Amino acid sequence: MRDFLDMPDARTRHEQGLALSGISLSRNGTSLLNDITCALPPSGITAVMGPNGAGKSLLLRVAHGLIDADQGLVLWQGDAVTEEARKAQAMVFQKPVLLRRSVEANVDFALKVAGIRHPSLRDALLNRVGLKGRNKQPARLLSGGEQQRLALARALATSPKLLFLDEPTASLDPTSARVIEDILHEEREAGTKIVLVTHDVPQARRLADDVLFLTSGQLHCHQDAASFFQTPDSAEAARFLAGHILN
Ligand SMILES: Nc1ncnc2c1ncn2[C@@H]1O[C@H](COP(=O)(O)OP(=O)(O)OP(=O)(O)O)[C@@H](O)[C@H]1O
Repeated sequence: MRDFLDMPDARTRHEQGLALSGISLSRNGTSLLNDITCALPPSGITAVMGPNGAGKSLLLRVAHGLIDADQGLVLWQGDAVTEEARKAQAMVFQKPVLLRRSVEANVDFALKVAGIRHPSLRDALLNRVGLKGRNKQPARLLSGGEQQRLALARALATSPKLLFLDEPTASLDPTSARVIEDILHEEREAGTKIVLVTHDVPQARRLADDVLFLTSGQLHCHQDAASFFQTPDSAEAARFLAGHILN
């Protein structure tokens, strides 16, 4: 799995997406990520799949710079990810991280951090995630699905070039999940690179352009989505797609 090292030199940095090289992470003597190397396409949606405990969330956190790997490199457009580069990234967590303030204050805060003061932009974002007219409501009183949509609005407030999402629809009803999927489609079309952890095979089929498949901290395959769902390169992935429990 050395596709990162096979990148043609002729590629410009801008054409390079997110690359992980030899990422390893251990805790208390247990290997949680084991020598993961891959080059994600610069555009489109990469789905990260695998059973519980495979290391999907950890990999996302390492890729976004929230956790330092023990070994390995994370590169974005050919360079190590600096604080400046990270400002062009955003992450939506499985459990929404929100301020204990109003709905609009949550988006305003994200816009302010991005140096944008634009109430009409905030309202457009709330409208886009289906929270129009909920501006003054305390964010903590939103339902789980509404909170997740607000978290997405906050992430989009910075117009990220690279958007990480960790199971953003895991506990949502089909309508809320659909709102989020539609936005991810739109963002993809607008050129945002998206890396999405999902357990949901039908969702990955609907959204993914390519798939990373992990078990036990090991990357088993990285394939374009069409071939992954038809003929996965790894026996573990085939078993996962067939609904078998993986140890
Ligand atoms: N800080 C930590 N210290 C020790 N072990 C950890 C730590 N964080 C995660 N782990 C372990 O690493 C493994 C991978 O965790 P991770 O959350 O990345 O899995 P996942 O693939 O996202 O799983 P799920 O699908 O259940 O969300 C798990 O066994 C978890 O218990």
